[in-house]
Amino acid sequence: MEIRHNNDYELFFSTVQAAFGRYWTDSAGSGILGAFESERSLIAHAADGKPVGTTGAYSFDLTLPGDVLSPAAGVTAVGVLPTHRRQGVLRAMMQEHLADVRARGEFLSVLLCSEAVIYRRFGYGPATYTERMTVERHRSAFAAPRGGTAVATGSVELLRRVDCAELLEEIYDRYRRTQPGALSRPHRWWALGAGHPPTGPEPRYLAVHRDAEGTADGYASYLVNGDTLTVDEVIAVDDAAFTSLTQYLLGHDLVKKIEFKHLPPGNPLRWQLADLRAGEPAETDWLWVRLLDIPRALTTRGWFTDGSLVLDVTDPFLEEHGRYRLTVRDGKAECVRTDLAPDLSLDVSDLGSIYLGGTLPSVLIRAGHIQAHHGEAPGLADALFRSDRAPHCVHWF
Ligand SMILES: CC(=O)SCCNC(=O)CCNC(=O)[C@H](O)C(C)(C)COP(=O)(O)OP(=O)(O)OC[C@H]1O[C@@H](n2cnc3c(N)ncnc32)[C@H](O)[C@@H]1OP(=O)(O)O
Repeated sequence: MEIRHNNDYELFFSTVQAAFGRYWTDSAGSGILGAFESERSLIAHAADGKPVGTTGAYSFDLTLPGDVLSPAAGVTAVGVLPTHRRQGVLRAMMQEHLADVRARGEFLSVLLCSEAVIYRRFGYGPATYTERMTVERHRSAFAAPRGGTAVATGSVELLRRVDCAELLEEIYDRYRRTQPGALSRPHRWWALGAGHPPTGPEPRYLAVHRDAEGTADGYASYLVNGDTLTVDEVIAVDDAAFTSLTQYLLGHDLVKKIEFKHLPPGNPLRWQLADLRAGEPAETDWLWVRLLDIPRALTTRGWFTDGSLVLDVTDPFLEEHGRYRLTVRDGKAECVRTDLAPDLSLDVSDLGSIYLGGTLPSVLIRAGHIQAHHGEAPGLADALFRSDRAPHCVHWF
């Protein structure tokens, strides 16, 4: 088998289509496939030269805790022909992909999993989570606020997707710069209609929120189908915009249910409803993170608690091992190799899971994945790795 960098668009897509057993139409192809970066894509060829597997990657920026933006390779279009599975084709492509990310000077690879059992062996761990919540319209009344910041203010304007692409792009960009776990949406995604709505070309209504000064600071993308109003995403730069938009959506007439496909963990909506059980959130994993340079990764993100931990990290896929002393002072981290006794021993995939602050180290300790070497380590790790807000990613790729 041979893995080659690919610039044959047709070959790549006919192979990945066959791996998924689908024929994508041209209109779907013009979207996500148009945003494709051929220089980051790989095709695996069998000994007879025929293509049998594909892997692509998009160049995104990922927002890390502390409003830090870092390049991240977004792995996509992974497929191996059904005739060639379980023979190590994906393993070989992942080795090539990770080497390529390092060669570009990047230290993060991220992906969305088709199946949660595939990618941990390659060093990826689930790092952001998202909530789906369906609220029955007749139980959607808001409770009277008892104080706080999340009061609906400003105004909501109703637009069609086709009429406000630039405005959405601006709002999304402002939002993602301070939302840990968010990925950039390159301009060409919006221009080409790539991905899922609202970047994708499917018709949608957009409720755009403006603050009291008239500055656009949030939007919700939605469509009514039968008796259900389905919300693709609510993008809001603050709680006031979030509250205004969710109130708008929950007040829609002639629907029985409002289905939110992507709410951030820790969002206030459930608490804002008079009936706490009107919508019960279901959480799922979303973005998986793979670290390729641990000292760089740890010194690049922002930190919120002073402290020090010795981490003993194993990376079976890349056959690497390192012990690092992480010291945080005043929001900045130092991370150096050490021979000191470790506080925690962990796999690189578990470090990926806790990296953005969305997974508590103590939960992975209790699950038997991370080993704590003394009783204070779980609490110390939870305090150190937390983020200023829960990481969340809504981007599909
Ligand atoms: C980011 C994305 O694009 S997600 C989309 C992933 N693609 C799909 O789901 C499309 C359909 N599936 C496929 O094309 C293939 O089954 C792939 C790409 C998931 C796996 O490709 P393969 O070449 O069969 O994987 P490979 O032989 O390299 O397997 C490596 C290891 O992963 C395991 N593995 C691979 N796929 C699966 C799976 N679906 N379930 C459980 N284990 C799996 C293998 O058993 C092997 O384990 P080992 O290291 O213990 O021996």
